[in-house]
Amino acid sequence: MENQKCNKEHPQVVVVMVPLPAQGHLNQLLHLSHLITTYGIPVHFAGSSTHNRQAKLRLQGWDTETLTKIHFHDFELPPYDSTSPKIDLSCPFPQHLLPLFEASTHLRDPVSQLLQQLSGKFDRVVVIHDVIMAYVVQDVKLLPNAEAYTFNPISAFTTFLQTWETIPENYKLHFQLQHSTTDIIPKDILTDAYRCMSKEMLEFAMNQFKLLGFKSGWLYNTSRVIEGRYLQLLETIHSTKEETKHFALGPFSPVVIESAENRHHSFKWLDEQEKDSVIYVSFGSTVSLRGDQIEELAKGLEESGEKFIWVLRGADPNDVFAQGDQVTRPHLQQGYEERVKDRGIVLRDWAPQLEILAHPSVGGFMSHCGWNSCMESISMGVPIAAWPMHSDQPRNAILISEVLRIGMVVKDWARRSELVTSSTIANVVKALMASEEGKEMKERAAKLGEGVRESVAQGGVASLERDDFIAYITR
Ligand SMILES: O=c1ccn([C@@H]2O[C@H](COP(=O)(O)OP(=O)(O)O[C@H]3O[C@H](CO)[C@@H](O)[C@H](O)[C@H]3O)[C@@H](O)[C@H]2O)c(=O)[nH]1
Repeated sequence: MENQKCNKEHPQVVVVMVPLPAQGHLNQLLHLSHLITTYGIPVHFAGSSTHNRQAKLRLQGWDTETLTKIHFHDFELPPYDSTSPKIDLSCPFPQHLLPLFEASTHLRDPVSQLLQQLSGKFDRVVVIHDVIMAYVVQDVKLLPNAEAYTFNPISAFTTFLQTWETIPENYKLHFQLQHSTTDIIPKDILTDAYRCMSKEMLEFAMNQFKLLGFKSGWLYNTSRVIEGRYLQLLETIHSTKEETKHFALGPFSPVVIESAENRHHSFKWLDEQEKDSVIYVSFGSTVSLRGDQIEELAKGLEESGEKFIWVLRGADPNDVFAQGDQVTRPHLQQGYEERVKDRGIVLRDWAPQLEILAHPSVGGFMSHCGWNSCMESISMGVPIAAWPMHSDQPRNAILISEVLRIGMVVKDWARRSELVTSSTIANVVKALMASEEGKEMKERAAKLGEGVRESVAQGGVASLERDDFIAYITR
């Protein structure tokens, strides 16, 4: 149903989404598109044809009214190097995606043309672009009735730490005294968290950051219920530089709508398990584990004696549909799945993660701490066994384990080049699922999840902030 806040007297506004073509980023803007259409505002989703195709697959089950309001623009990318994901234990950064990201900069011309067309038809064109797609949307600056909002796909906590690193020491001290931040900045902020990117990838990202400065505002897929303090700090830091609005609109997809006829086969098994008895294990879409690490994980899950549901897939290639679905699906030792079948199941295709996390039998999540996974787990009140792999994940793991205290660490970032043994894995799983400490984490996670779900219900803080954002862009 259309949100009543968008009234007829408002100027005619259109939103143009410019996502980064990678699962963890694109999916978020797809959900944000859905959210914005509920206010009656049309959304144009501008992306590569291949990745839009991937996005459309995720729309199955969405209501038809939403679908008619999202207009997909499928632009062709020039050919780019489709290397396979590499497996690297100490630095599993998805380096293979760089050629795709570079190719995406060619979207600038078609996106500019689209903006120009829409600028002639609507009173205002509102562009929402991924933080590392800044180059593509530069021509917004040429249009009198267009404005751009930068979408930050990671946590406010990690973004704040990134910003904090760039601040001169003397100002840091001043800031800490003024804003009493000494107790909320972790002692070890993992300054090397992003170091495992290649020079080229780092350069690509930095070049995009240099092109920001649209000044309209920042959008976050987070909630003030989870990271209000860090959002506030970001607002304070930015306000000393420029007038920029910050909107925390997330979580974009915390409510699960299960369609009975399309239920995934794993739910039959989950339905038979006791409440909170299953740990869900998945490492997102960008990481391939090495064979020996997969073996240790398999043994560890078995040794833990706990129930589990494990998504065992390699990283997404940089072009999922170029030559068929080429995600690797590693094999396990013969007989393993049969041996554990009463206690665990292994999935090799795309799993309905949010729905799995929402299932009452799921009481824990072993995760790489990609921001989507963190948000989904928090929204569903599920505590996390944090096994960060790259980029923002090590810092998200600190947020989960030290700040929110709703999880424990499987693998410390400082020991990232070491293989994690089966006994370490078994111990963490047992601790999360069956210890007093794990129980306390579960209680905190459940309470936080409840708060987050309340925040998106009518009148909740997130819901009001969404209304504010819509009111602002339709001002
Ligand atoms: O079988 C699967 C696997 C994944 N997912 C979904 O895919 C998304 C995965 O996102 P995320 O947990 O953030 O992991 P990545 O795919 O690794 O995300 C990349 O993008 C994120 C947002 O920028 C960053 O936080 C991560 O570090 C980066 O690796 C989530 O919504 C999952 O629910 C499924 O639904 N089924």
